[in-house]
Amino acid sequence: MEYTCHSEYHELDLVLINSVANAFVDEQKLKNQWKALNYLSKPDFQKGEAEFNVFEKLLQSKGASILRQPQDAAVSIDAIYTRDAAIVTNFGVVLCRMGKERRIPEPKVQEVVYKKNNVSILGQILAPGTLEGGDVAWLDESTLAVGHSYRTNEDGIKQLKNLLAPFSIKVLVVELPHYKGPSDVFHLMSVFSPVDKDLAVVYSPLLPIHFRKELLKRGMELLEVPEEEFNSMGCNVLAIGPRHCLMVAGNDKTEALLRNVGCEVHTYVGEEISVKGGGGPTCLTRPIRRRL
Ligand SMILES: NC(=O)NCCC[C@H](N)C(=O)O
Repeated sequence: MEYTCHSEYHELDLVLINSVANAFVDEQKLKNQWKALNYLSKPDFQKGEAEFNVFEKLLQSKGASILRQPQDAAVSIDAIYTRDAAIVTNFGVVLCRMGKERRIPEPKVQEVVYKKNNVSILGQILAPGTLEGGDVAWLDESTLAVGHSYRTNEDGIKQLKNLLAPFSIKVLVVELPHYKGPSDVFHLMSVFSPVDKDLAVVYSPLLPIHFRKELLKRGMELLEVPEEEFNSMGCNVLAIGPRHCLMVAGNDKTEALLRNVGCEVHTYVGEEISVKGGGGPTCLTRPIRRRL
């Protein structure tokens, strides 16, 4: 069996998650933090746990192994969104430096998990650089798209390029728009979710023209998320295999678009763990390895 880290859609083999129990910890932590972290409203701990259990079972349905982030007092409830603290490559993990200040302790917690599980580390983004995993997506084995956003700055991108330079990886910078400004969460993967070699879910009103053209040039079919499903995370779709998708329930039009092109779609209720904190299934997971 061959594996790759350079894919967003091959069969998921190993993934890092952080449970509600470990990230939200209890009602009190949620009460103390949700407003300052810009959540839409306070997630309910118990409902969140139930949602996460369903989500985790779906993740495992293709046989993926799970690594778990331990509880750590230094991190906030945002640590449930494991994708953002690291980037994976075939040459090792790049630990991020978070653009959202309250998330800065997260990569250190993940580093311990990677070391304990023999996942090698390629490097780390250092200040003044910032880079978050939600801004980074593989387009093919040798092309990594990186959103330049309020979370990912020029220095962070430069450091990532330097780390990848010895391996002939092309880093394609995608200039993201201001949208709702620095306090909002807006990553590349807020508007782009690849679900197969030649298929992606996109929200074109916020997709930079040159990037949209690049996707089309590559022969990608683009499924357009309708405006009314953007805030409910319709554009954030996780592939656990080619055309095998996990998404937040309630995005019926996007779900129908996916089914129409032959995707198998599983949904989870994600009010507490996704919608309120602005993090869909790609944000709740840090895929580490996929099966070719
Ligand atoms: N990759 C993602 O889009 N992650 C979502 C992170 C949501 C979290 N509340 C944050 O503001 O960072």
